[in-house]
Amino acid sequence: MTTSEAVEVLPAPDQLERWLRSQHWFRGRGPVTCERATVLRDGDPTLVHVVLAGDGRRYQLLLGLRDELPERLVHARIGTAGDRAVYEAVYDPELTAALLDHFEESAEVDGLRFRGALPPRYTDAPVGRPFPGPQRNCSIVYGQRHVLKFFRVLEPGDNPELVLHDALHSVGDPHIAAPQGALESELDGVRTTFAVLHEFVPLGALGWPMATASVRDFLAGPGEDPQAAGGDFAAEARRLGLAVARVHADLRDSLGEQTAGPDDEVEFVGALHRRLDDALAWVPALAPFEAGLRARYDAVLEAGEPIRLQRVHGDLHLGQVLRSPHTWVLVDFEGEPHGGAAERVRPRPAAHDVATALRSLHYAASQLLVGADDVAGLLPRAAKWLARNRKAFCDGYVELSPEFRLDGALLAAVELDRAVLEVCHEQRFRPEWVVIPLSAIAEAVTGEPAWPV
Ligand SMILES: Nc1ncnc2c1ncn2[C@@H]1O[C@H](COP(=O)(O)OP(=O)(O)O)[C@@H](O)[C@H]1O
Ligand SMILES: O=P(O)(O)O[C@H]1O[C@H](CO)[C@@H](O[C@H]2O[C@H](CO)[C@@H](O)[C@H](O)[C@H]2O)[C@H](O)[C@H]1O
Repeated sequence: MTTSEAVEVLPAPDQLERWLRSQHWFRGRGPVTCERATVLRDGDPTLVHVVLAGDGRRYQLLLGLRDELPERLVHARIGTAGDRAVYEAVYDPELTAALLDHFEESAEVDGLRFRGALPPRYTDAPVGRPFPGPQRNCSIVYGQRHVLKFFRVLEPGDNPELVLHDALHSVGDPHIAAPQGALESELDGVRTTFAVLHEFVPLGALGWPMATASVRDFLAGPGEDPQAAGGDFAAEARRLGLAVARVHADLRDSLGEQTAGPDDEVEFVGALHRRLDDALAWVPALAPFEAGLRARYDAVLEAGEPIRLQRVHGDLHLGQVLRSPHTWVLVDFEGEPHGGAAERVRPRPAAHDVATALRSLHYAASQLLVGADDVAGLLPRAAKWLARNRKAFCDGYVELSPEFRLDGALLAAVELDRAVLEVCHEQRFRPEWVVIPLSAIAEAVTGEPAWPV
């Protein structure tokens, strides 16, 4: 598309930049340029796929254009191109329908390939609406049938979300949403995943609200035994452990595993230390725990246990697991979010996902303590909830993977590494929650319950 053609479909530069800077996923600071704009549906409304470049990153947008913007789309307005209104296309069911049509037809438009494996369409076409909850990318939900997720930030190559879903699907893993297609194109001459299409998991409940409702129920009641509380979560935690172990085994079967050599082990532990260096520079509250953390990292090398490496989920927490009526389903396999594209595809110990899931149970147990009046009274019971659910998750995991070392130096170190990353994440986005991962680090290092009372 020539510059003059792009001008006809893009909002004025100042309008576009103002809108971009109001988006939580946009991290660019310098000027933004349009790398390509592809008309996916002509007429009124028009659908345009846009790749923008700025500050060394690529962003993907879906724009709608209309001669007149109806009231119901005013909230999605970005600006104007000529005398047409430009808005976010995901809010317009006429345009989201056009995307699904492209998948059904396995269309290719100017190098954008809609690779679809959709079941035959029912008589009623599902309406595509933006996913309402918090998210990093941009997902469109089609009725109770499909989820189409556009990655906001594009990086050249196959996205792990696609690679891991395809691998797990190929061995019949029951704990994923079945892959139904992908939008691909070339970026820097490399085949790149722009979007993934998955089966919608109907009637799914997210793990985070389930677990935190259980904690709330236990803490609100008079009892001292989480097992006796009505909202006990332990059976679910055990099933989740089983599901994660199955996903790990299926990833080993489909994509292989390897034993880390001595150099890899040194590098692995070195990376833990480097992340701590960065975190210490950013969060001084970590300083009292530095020596203890480093000792636990070095214990991995001293233990001399072989480290097996494989592809893992990478960011497994209770907000990434959906309880369907049948089983737990893991979503969002984009990989370790802290770091670049290379970090996301790096084989890791299975302990990585076990550690992040255990950290998430600690978060669930602790979040009601933040700002609570009666921390001293709540703390021992939150600890009981955590101990029970941690054990249940681990029991489930080792039931399927009995060789996994729950008491090894590796799991302890990886859990602490995740907590260090969490401290940085919270410091930046939710400072009042820093206390959650910090208390876990303090307790691991000092051996004492460490919530500030
Ligand atoms: N296949 C699916 N079926 C039903 N809901 C889903 C599915 N995939 C994702 N979700 C829901 O969408 C939310 C966001 O999905 P996710 O892949 O984590 O997107 P993001 O990367 O934008 O955060 C999830 O927390 C989950 O509630
Ligand atoms: O946005 P993502 O889902 O990729 O994950 C990032 O944000 C998460 C939420 O802030 C963050 O998770 C942390 O908080 C969760 C509770 O909100 C808790 O369950 C997780 O254990 C904890 O790590 C995640 O670390 C970050 O990568």
